[in-house]
Amino acid sequence: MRIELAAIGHQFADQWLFQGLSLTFEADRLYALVGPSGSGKSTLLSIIASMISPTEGSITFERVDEVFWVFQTANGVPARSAADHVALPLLAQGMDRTVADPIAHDILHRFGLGATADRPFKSLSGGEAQRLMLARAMARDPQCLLIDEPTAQLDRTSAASVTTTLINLRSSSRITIVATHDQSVIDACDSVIDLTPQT
Ligand SMILES: Nc1ncnc2c1ncn2[C@@H]1O[C@H](COP(=O)(O)OP(=O)(O)OP(=O)(O)O)[C@@H](O)[C@H]1O
Repeated sequence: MRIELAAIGHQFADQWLFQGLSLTFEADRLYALVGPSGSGKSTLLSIIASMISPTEGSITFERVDEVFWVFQTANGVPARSAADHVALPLLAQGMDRTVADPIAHDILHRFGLGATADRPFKSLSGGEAQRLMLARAMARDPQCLLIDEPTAQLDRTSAASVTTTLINLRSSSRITIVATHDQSVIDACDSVIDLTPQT
């Protein structure tokens, strides 16, 4: 399982964000994508997610069928329970509710969210809500997980809990890429990709 970027470059209008980016992403590794605001972290995630095509260069997916994106803001359905949020991707795949619910509860426990299972999304703290988004991603068990600034909206304690959760996402069958400004998240990653423009 591997994603290869070959001489990727991207520009908006006549402004190049980055050029000549050649990178290999492999399973079982956490990658931090860093660089100042506006350096193109989200744009590069969008290219890897095939949401936009790079202006130049190519991207190759080797045994990667599903790329899943966890956004910076935790979006949920206010009145639906935490367990429902994790079960939904399973139900959408056609799984029976009696099978999906125990799996959802198991995932919540693994993410330290067991006590929140029956609580409505609107009652969760910012850190719990962000961890729930990561737990929901796990229900899909994607081969590539893109996470955009998961701790940006959080206080230090909540951010630390999300960072711990991120470490648990490492899997031999997954590539995980996190765009972040948070040094504790960067420290938890195996590799750092720096998009800081060269002068
Ligand atoms: N669709 C678009 N059209 C024009 N310019 C864009 C578009 N999307 C992004 N940009 C610009 O490209 C630059 C890089 O944006 P991007 O969101 O990738 O940066 P980032 O490193 O993720 O920033 P941040 O850390 O603030 O989230 C910014 O200057 C942004 O305004």
